[in-house]
Amino acid sequence: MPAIRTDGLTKFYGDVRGVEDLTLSVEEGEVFGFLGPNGAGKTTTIRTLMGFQSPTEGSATVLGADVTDAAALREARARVGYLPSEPGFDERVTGRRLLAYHGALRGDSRSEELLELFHPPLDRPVGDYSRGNRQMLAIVMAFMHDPDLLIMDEPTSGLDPLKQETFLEFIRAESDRGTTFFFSSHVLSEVRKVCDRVGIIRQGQLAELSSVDSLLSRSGKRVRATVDTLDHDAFDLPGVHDLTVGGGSRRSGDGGSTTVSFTYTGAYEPLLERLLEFDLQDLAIEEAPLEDVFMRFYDEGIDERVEAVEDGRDGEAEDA
Ligand SMILES: Nc1ncnc2c1ncn2[C@@H]1O[C@H](COP(=O)(O)OP(=O)(O)OP(=O)(O)O)[C@@H](O)[C@H]1O
Repeated sequence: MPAIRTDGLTKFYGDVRGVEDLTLSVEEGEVFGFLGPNGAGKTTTIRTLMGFQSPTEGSATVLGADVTDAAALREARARVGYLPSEPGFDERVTGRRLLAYHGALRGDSRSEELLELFHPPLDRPVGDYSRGNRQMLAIVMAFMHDPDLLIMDEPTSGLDPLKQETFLEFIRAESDRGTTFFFSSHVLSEVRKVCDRVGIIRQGQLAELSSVDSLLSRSGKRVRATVDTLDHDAFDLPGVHDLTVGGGSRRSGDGGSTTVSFTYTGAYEPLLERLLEFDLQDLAIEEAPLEDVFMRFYDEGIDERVEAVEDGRDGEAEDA
């Protein structure tokens, strides 16, 4: 049984599309990253999975419980940890009291251990907390009952880089224990570090569902070569993208050497054959950054909206 399953999940707010026809499943033990531009529908999906709002159409289950079945979902949620995008607390209460209250309601087998990793100032009212301290408190609350599944909305937002790293290491360790994660993110480096699979959502609809490894292999290689001379079209090969020559212009260098950089998604042989036609002074071929792949998805969304406006279909363009 998948930890999360959605089937045609759709949520409209009146006429505004939150998410539409989302079908995916997250297997037990998987770390699943849910990505997409602002307004794409990530929070809508997460809030629907948590049962805070009902789907307009379609269905979803969390640990086997139908999200519209309040009793079943309540039971399942005992094994779910939830980290909202903006944790809301009673601002006058101290962190320590909030943890005690939360622990009494949901169980507390891990807060001591968690507070060694994430240490908000427990004896101050939460209203005085910094953004990062609020987030750390919310992390402790999400994990303290040792849930089997974590549903998290941009979990590292507000954390400083060291704490972000601590959190990612913690996710990896939890994942090794078999915990399942479903979380939204804009931080591609963290997705790359911890996720097994990603879903990319754009304008409410699933644009991509694949393993991080497969996304990376499709993202191709970054190639950077320094050669003696260069014809204008020397690297107009199939599979060459984002070509820059000699620091951005397509003109060759003036008698010295020229550096050419591009992303390459084609077969190796034609590229190597072409490179060997030159007096190669330097060559670096490395994995393209995951950012490049995501930017393509994000940019396509922008293109579609621009086309919609140009076609006079701007009424259909979503608030993204
Ligand atoms: N309560 C609401 N009432 C009306 N429209 C809403 C509501 N919540 C979200 N929306 C709309 O639904 C769409 C999806 O929003 P959502 O918050 O799910 O996006 P998101 O992917 O989480 O964005 P972000 O990355 O900015 O957090 C947007 O067009 C948004 O304006």
